[in-house]
Amino acid sequence: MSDAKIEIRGLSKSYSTGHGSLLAIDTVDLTLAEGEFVSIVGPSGCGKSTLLYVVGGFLSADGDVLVDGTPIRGPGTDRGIVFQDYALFPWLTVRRNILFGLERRDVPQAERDAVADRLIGVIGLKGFEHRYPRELSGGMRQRVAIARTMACDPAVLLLDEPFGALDAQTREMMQDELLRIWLDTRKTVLMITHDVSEAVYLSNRICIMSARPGRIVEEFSVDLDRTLPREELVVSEPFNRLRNAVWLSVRRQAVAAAHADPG
Ligand SMILES: Nc1ncnc2c1ncn2[C@@H]1O[C@H](COP(=O)(O)OP(=O)(O)OP(=O)(O)O)[C@@H](O)[C@H]1O
Repeated sequence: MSDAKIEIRGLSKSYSTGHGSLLAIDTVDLTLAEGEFVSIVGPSGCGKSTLLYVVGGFLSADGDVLVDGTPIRGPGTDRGIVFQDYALFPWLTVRRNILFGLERRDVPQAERDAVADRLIGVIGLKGFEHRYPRELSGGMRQRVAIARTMACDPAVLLLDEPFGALDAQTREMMQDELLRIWLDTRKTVLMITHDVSEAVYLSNRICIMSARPGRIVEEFSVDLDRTLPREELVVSEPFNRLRNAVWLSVRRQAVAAAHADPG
């Protein structure tokens, strides 16, 4: 039996636009093993978000996406997604935002309270649980968005540039938090990022997407010593060697994108 958690087979997606059909991704094949953390890096507009939304079940496409060997048919509680722009419910408090998914399921109140208390602690927002999103900073909102996804305990996390809008310090704290959660739970993660260091720091594997139409053109395995503290790891020779190799690969695609026909 295969230990593939997610299998993406021959996935292509076209959008119809005012100028005809636009091929966003072209026959993408990608398999994520159970517990793997895979990042996708590529030039702007190459189809990364499109790929993630198809895997999330929010967009239909040609080809197959299988989770545990079964084709997906729309969004599901097995896949939790974190969007770039938080997408919190403005009329709900931090606590109610985090519990949103559980309230719609038949989860006993005591269990829900325990989940909320634990996650509010994990994201460092004790004392803020009854605040509304508008009363929080961007970093705090994104922590709530991640906690809301984690509350439902999905087997697969789909992350669309989850830290893209954060300041550098909060971003590092959130990366460390995500790494800790992943090391604890070994969820299968598919993350999109523009930040090469972030991809190297967090992933097992990095896939480079070509300029649109997006295809996976290169892959890098990441085999770094996760026991090292961040400050040692990020200045280590293996980290920097890999970061440079990934950066060069992305740059090649970005240059190709800059010269591509915009249609
Ligand atoms: N709903 C849509 N209708 C038409 N075209 C779309 C739609 N959504 C995306 N596109 C186009 O599809 C291509 C891929 O978009 P997508 O957002 O997936 O790229 P991306 O790699 O995530 O970009 P970025 O890194 O800038 O966020 C782009 O050319 C975009 O303009």
